[in-house]
Amino acid sequence: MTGSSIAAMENLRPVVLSGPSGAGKSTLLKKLMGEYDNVFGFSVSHTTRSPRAGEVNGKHYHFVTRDEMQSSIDGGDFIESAEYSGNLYGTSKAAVHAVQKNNLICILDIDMQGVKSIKKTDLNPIYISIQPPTLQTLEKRLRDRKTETEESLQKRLKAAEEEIAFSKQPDVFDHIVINDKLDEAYEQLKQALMEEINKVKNINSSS
Ligand SMILES: Nc1ncnc2c1ncn2[C@@H]1O[C@H](COP(=O)(O)OP(=O)(O)OP(=O)(O)O)[C@@H](O)[C@H]1O
Ligand SMILES: Nc1nc2c(ncn2[C@@H]2O[C@H](COP(=O)(O)O)[C@@H](O)[C@H]2O)c(=O)[nH]1
Repeated sequence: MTGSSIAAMENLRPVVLSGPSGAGKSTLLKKLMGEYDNVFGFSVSHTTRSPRAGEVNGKHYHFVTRDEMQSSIDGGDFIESAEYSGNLYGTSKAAVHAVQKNNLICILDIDMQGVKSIKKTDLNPIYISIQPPTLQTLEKRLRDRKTETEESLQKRLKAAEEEIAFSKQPDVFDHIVINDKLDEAYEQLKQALMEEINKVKNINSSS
């Protein structure tokens, strides 16, 4: 590894993906990580919500109790944390470090409160908002996903209205991707990330 390639790695900017629950962040992320092996690493958040079918502890989230999470937050282990739809979510320093130490582009999937908190840090990510074409489409996607009770669905839809309004504020997001047709949204996401993807390709080709 040359000195210049090490320097290049240090310049890899993390990526924040945000937007309403059900907009398609995880779907787009899965596609991205599937196409670009060894380029991106997911920052595994902590949450107090229960795992959904198919979710793996330590891969999709670190599933913890509220007491465990609160004491880690109080102990200064988190870059940001937020209460969302009745549960705690947060990005630990260790989660981001685990990705960055492997010289991968670190991806954070966080809500708007997390975006506001990250803006106060020196992480310097690229901020990308994933938005649904309409609230009606969002509701249909969330209902079809069958992960929510009626109560949590309503909480998520209410939060979605705030997330949509937040994304329209100037200078919050570097890119806004409307996830209507998945393939088109994916192409837009890739374009937004191409500079960082190319940095990793350059690092790999010079090492
Ligand atoms: N472009 C699309 N067209 C149709 N359905 C889609 C599209 N994108 C995602 N979906 C579907 O919508 C649902 C919500 O997507 P996904 O779980 O990726 O959202 P999310 O933003 O990650 O939500 P959350 O924040 O709750 O984790 C999923 O069932 C997914 O298969
Ligand atoms: N502020 C944070 N928000 C997070 C984090 N991890 C996930 N999220 C956001 O929570 C909602 C709901 O997620 P779900 O998996 O229960 O559907 C969604 O908007 C995520 O982006 C986090 O570490 N910090």
